[in-house]
Formats: sequence, C-alpha cells, structure tokens
Amino acid sequence: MPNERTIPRGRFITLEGGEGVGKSTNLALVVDHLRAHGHEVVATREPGGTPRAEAIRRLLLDPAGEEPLDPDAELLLVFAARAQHLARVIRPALERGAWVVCDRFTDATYAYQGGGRGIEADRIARLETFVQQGLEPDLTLLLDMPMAEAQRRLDGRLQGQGGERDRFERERDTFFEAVRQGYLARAEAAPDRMVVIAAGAGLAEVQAELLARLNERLEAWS
Ligand SMILES: Nc1ncnc2c1ncn2[C@@H]1O[C@H](COP(=O)(O)OP(=O)(O)OP(=O)(O)O)[C@@H](O)[C@H]1O
Ligand SMILES: Cc1cn([C@H]2C[C@H](O)[C@@H](COP(=O)(O)O)O2)c(=O)[nH]c1=O
Repeated sequence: MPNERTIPRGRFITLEGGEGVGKSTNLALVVDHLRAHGHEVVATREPGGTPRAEAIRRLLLDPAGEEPLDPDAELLLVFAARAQHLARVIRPALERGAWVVCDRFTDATYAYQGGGRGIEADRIARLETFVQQGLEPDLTLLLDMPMAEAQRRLDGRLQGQGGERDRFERERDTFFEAVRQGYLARAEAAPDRMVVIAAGAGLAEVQAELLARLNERLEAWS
C-alpha cells in the first residue's frame, strides 16, 4: 500500500522476526548507527510504546488465568495498542522529522495472528487500513533463522535473566513455524520494503550484514 502522506517526514524502520531471533539486540545497533548519521531517532516497540499501549501489552503477554484469549480479541487488542502508539508516538515523531525504529509492527500481526492463529489476511488488512490510514514502514529488516535455534537463544536469555516464558513464548513449535512462514510470505510479497537477514550466524556476521543492507537503503534515500 503506498504511503499517502505528502508532508516531509522522517523514516520509519521496523525490525521483525520470531521469538529470540535478535530483534532487541540489533535494534540498538540500528539506532546507534542512525544517530551517528545525525538523525533524531525514536526507538520503540509493539505492542507497546506508550503507557496505555504497554498496559495492553501486559494483557496480551500475561500467561496467567484460565480464560483463553479469543484470537479475534487478541487481534483487536494488537490494533488498539497500535492506534494509540501511532497517535501518541509514531506519527508525531515522523511529522517533526525524527526517524522511528520499532521492534515489531504490522508484519507481526500478519505472522502471529494470521500465520500463527489462522485469521484470514483480508480481515487483518481491513484493520490495517482503518488504523494506519496508509502509513507503513519505509524499511523492514526481517531477522530469519530456524526456529529450534532461536528457541535455544530464548532459553539462554531467560535463564540469564531469571525470566519466565510469556503467553506467546509458551506456544507450540507448529505455531512458531507458522509464524516464520508467515513472515517469509510477507517478505516475498514486499521485496522492496522487506529485507531478509539470515540471523542464525554469529552476532558479528549478522550485524555486518544488517549494516550493509541498511547502508544501501540510506544511500538510496540520500
Ligand atoms: N547472532 C547472535 N548469535 C548468538 N546469540 C545472539 C545473537 N543475536 C542475539 N543473541 C542472543 O540471543 C538472545 C535473544 O536475543 P534478543 O533478546 O535480541 O532477541 P529478540 O528477537 O529481541 O527476542 P524477543 O522475541 O523475546 O523480543 C539474547 O540472549 C541475545 O544476546
Ligand atoms: C506487534 C505484535 C506482537 N505480537 C506478539 C509477538 C511477541 O510474542 C509479543 C511481543 O513480545 P516481544 O518481546 O516483541 O517478543 O507480541 C503479536 O502477536 N502481534 C503483533 O502484531
């Protein structure tokens, strides 16, 4: 979908991928790199990014309770958080010329609620149109790697931090594989916007590849 906004604005970059592929680790690298190029950068995440959207995030990620969350309710909560985040953080930042780097955005909805939960893409697309009104990322860096290895990384991080798996992280392997395939299908359908980074390599190699692809884009935009 083309970006309908005509006013001058900053760039909107998202990082995507399954659980534990290295999004947070590499978001910091992207933010530092853009700041070193002189840009004002807002680093944020979804679901979340504002106090009320973070409250919705807690509801979505909380594994407690016996009442399962209906997939449609999950989808609507994701978009409710996104509407708040867009209104309070993303649009104002882009409008003043700042760059926004976001850990997950709507590709995650197609991958998790679409691929993982089985909600039809056209139902997601209707909400996307309603909430985003044509705004979409300028660039999406999709970190892709085999699910089993990402799960091992996630376990390593959780052991290190003493944390517990959230409601999504407790899903079955078939769910994570469907999420991965959902992301890859998105990337295939939007090759100009989405760049797939092989994230299974060591950190230095992944980051060199990521910066090379980011620099190509910065060059094209300059
Ligand atoms: N290329 C890499 N090689 C080895 N370990 C890595 C690599 N990238 C990240 N890690 C480690 O893997 C773990 C998960 O990384 P990180 O938290 O950045 O992933 P994430 O995608 O943000 O996770 P989540 O889906 O939970 O948000 C961390 O312990 C991190 O240090
Ligand atoms: C934006 C978005 C996120 N999710 C899920 C994916 C993750 O399991 C959690 C967020 O936690 P993380 O620290 O980023 O791993 O939320 C989703 O299902 N749909 C979405 O649109």
